[in-house]
Amino acid sequence: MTEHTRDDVATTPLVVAVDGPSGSGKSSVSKAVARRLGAAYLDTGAMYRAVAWHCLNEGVDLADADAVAAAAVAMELEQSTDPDVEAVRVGGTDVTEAIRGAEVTDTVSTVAVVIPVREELRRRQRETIAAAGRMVAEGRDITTVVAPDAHARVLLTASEAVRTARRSGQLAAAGEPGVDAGTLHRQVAGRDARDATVSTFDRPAEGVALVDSTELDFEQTVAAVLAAVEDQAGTPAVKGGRR
Ligand SMILES: Nc1ncnc2c1ncn2[C@@H]1O[C@H](COP(=O)(O)OP(=O)(O)OP(=O)(O)O)[C@@H](O)[C@H]1O
Ligand SMILES: Nc1ccn([C@H]2C[C@H](O)[C@@H](COP(=O)(O)O)O2)c(=O)n1
Repeated sequence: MTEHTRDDVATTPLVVAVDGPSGSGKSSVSKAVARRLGAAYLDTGAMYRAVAWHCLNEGVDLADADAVAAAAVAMELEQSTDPDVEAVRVGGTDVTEAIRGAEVTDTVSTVAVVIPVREELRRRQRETIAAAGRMVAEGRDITTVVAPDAHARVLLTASEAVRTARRSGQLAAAGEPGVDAGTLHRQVAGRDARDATVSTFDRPAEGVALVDSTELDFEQTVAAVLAAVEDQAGTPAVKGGRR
């Protein structure tokens, strides 16, 4: 792959859209790709998680779709788009860690399937992408709905068994072991099944490159996504990238 210095390309607009199921590596791989491309990074899953946290914090009835939608519209959200800084604030409260907790993870799909919530977050996502100029945005509907005209679009997948094993390793590394493999598998598959009722991320839409990381390690996966970006957008990887 051709390598250029960051200054060669830092001002060239570039939108990279990445979708995939839970545990496919979207966030970790997209952050690494953003660094290499000198681009900003948008974690759209964190936005849905922020809505779920906000509803739980405000005591919104999650069964009341109108109330959930109103909470999403009213939510004051600040989110880092630096791939090296994970920071999410709702109404001034730092929720960076709280949105990764079990309570939010268990309820996020309930808010993510409310169509007006999706419309509100998609509006914000498009604004953020347009303002950034160079950005890697990842989620479930970025390649298909949020940014179907992105310069490069990638669907990142891995087998369900590998995704479950990676999630298990991630929990253990975070000091949160204890969920048995069967339960974890049911959680991952269950969330994907609910999320799939409103987005298509089990197969690539036309023009979307498929990267299956089942047999790839992390660096190989990053390289495969960068190759797909170069192939579609003609954009070279940035030597050294942003740190
Ligand atoms: N190709 C790979 N090889 C090995 N491990 C990987 C690979 N890709 C990602 N991982 C690891 O798998 C775990 C899950 O990745 P990540 O959190 O990026 O997935 P995700 O798709 O964003 O998940 P979710 O949508 O549930 O938030 C992380 O620990 C990450 O480092
Ligand atoms: N564009 C998106 C992004 C995320 N979601 C849903 C799917 C998940 O249940 C939840 C959290 O996402 P994660 O942090 O696990 O990537 O948000 C969605 O529907 N559309």
